[in-house]
Amino acid sequence: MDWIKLAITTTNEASEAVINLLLENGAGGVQIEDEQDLDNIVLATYFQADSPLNELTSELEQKIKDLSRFGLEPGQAKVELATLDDANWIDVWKKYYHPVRLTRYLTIVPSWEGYTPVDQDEKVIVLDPGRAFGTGTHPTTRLALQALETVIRGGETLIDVGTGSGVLSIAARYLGVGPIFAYDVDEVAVSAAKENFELNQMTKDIVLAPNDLLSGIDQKVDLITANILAEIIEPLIPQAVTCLRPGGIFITSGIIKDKKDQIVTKLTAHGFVVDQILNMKDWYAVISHVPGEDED
Ligand SMILES: C[S@@+](CC[C@H](N)C(=O)[O-])C[C@H]1O[C@@H](n2cnc3c(N)ncnc32)[C@H](O)[C@@H]1O
Repeated sequence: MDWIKLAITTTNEASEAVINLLLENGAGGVQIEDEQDLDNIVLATYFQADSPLNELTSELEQKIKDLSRFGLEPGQAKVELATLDDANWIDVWKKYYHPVRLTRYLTIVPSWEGYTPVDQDEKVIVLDPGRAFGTGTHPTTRLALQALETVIRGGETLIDVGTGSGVLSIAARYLGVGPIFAYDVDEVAVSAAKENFELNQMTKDIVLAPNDLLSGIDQKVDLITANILAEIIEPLIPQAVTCLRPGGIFITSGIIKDKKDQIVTKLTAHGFVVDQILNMKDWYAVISHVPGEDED
């Protein structure tokens, strides 16, 4: 099958929202192709050659420009078509996506590549993101993985909101987390996560289901992760309080610089204690917790 490449120029700030838009509109995976500066990021993605590309290109340009209504600066919002002779998606994807050692313990390996761990403590996450977000290399995912590595002691229960490719749940399990509940509003993400749980032989004690944030969820856990845009984290905060045990930890990532203070204020207003703020480029993650029963 032939694929057509689209090159999208936007800003670092809007990049995560643009990636989500592309995936929602049928893109077969997205990667950052060029990062000249924070205002000029080029994302590359691929659509099947029989997609209605002229309509799609102008529709995408409009949707990217409309991100300004959500407080995100879209920059040039330019969508360009590039012909990709006889290339197919897997070959293109392979060119960009290789094993990457993300943290002290976590390495991500595309499912089509072989890899031998160099360290005996290294945990190898085998991943085929398919059309879901979460190759592990986006700063928001990296920050969430770093936060997981910081807080996990072993045996915790976890809810992963917006699981995408399932990368955070898989990492958490490798780091010793017990029962996991992974949710995503997007069915494409749910099926990608299912495949990735199987690839990592992690089907036991993992509940995976489509769900909008934590609506209708009444279990109480030790740990919640959510790597979603700040606009979506805001309504999640009051829900997260009710799903965490006393002392439970909430890891939120996907927060662009301008929204960090807003999220910290909302977390505090809902009774969370902010423990740590992590930063990479323009992105922030916040580790907070619900006070324990014997905490002052
Ligand atoms: C930035 S991706 C994160 C994927 C993965 N957890 C990671 O860290 O790489 C955000 C994910 O949240 C999902 N999402 C967006 N809105 C949601 C909602 N209201 N409820 C549940 N999931 C949602 C998207 O479908 C997407 O898979």
